Amino acid sequence: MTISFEVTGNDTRSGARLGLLTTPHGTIKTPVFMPVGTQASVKTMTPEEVQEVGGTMILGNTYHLYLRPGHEIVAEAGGLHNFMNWPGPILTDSGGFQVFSLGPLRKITDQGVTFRSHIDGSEHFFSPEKAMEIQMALGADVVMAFDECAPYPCSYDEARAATERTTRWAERCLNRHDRKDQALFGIIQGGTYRDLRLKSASEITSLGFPGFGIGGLSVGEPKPVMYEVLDYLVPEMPWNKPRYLMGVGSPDCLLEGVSRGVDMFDCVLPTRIARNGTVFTRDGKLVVRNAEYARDFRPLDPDCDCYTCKNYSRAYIRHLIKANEVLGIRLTTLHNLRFVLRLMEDIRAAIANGDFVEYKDRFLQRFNAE
Ligand SMILES: Nc1ccc2nc(N)nc(O)c2c1
Ligand SMILES: [Zn+2]
Repeated sequence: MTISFEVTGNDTRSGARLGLLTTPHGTIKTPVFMPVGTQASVKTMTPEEVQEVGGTMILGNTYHLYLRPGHEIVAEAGGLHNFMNWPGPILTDSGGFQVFSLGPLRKITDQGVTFRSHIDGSEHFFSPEKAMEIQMALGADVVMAFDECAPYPCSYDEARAATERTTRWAERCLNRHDRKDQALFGIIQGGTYRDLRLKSASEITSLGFPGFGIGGLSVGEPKPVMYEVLDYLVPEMPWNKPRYLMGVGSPDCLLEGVSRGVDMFDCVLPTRIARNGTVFTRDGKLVVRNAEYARDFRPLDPDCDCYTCKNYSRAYIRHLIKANEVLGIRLTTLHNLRFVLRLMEDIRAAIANGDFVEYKDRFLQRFNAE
């Protein structure tokens, strides 16, 4: 079996909805935030710790794992689940985006993309077919089509070319992908141009994919621009299939995305900012490495239920980070992951209780207050 998705409830005053995504590695609740494990590891965390803080489904990257250790080695290990000891569902991104955002040198033709490795500068070529072969070898439960993500900002013609190529590549991915226990999601592009977005949605959703990524957002555009695209795009997507907003996001973007009907999210932000000593709290971000916390013996967030907040103070964590003690970034990472995963738990409860709109307003009021 590949995947099945069921909408189990929806808010009457917003586009928010509850769902169940069933995969060969278990059923998870949506809306879901997927911690990013780019190189087959959610940085500094063991799989048990990721599960402990509420992680259910995680993300891996085709581009990175192809370059290192190589998808053949992951396949010989029995696939990504065995290799990294993650028992739950995994989604791999196709490499389309990473090639554009990471590869220092690249050439795009309708055949595919020539790029240089950010590791050793060696030259490589990805076609839609190659991206499928790599993902079939890695063995994730959900794999993404190979797309071309238009940069932001970009001209209408650039966005149109990338969107039309993404549709042609989507068809080639469907023709090549033949691993029956994997679900292949299409990706909708179109930049911030309404007609291109609706054209891409209509083309991609007519190809029979079981779920859809919303690509080309969270690429530097202002948040209101992203929300406006979602306002008119999500209603054009099938009600009964998962909507995955790629690369999003921060707590406010998660709430705004859920309220517009998005079911799946992934973002490096919580784990990335943790590694430079910035943590989420109910009252916004806190840069715990700052001197003002040297004698602050309170937890990072007094409202938080995580292991870090139960056992350590801001002063101690600041000390660890300043002293380059690895435990420091482990504690901030664990807290940030718990913060966003608990936010998703609270969001799902609020949708079920019918007070999502009030919950969202209350959370954002406090989180965005100076
Ligand atoms: N913001 C993002 C993040 C990841 C993406 N992955 C793919 N394949 N395509 C996009 O447009 C993305 C955008
Ligand atoms: Zn905490």
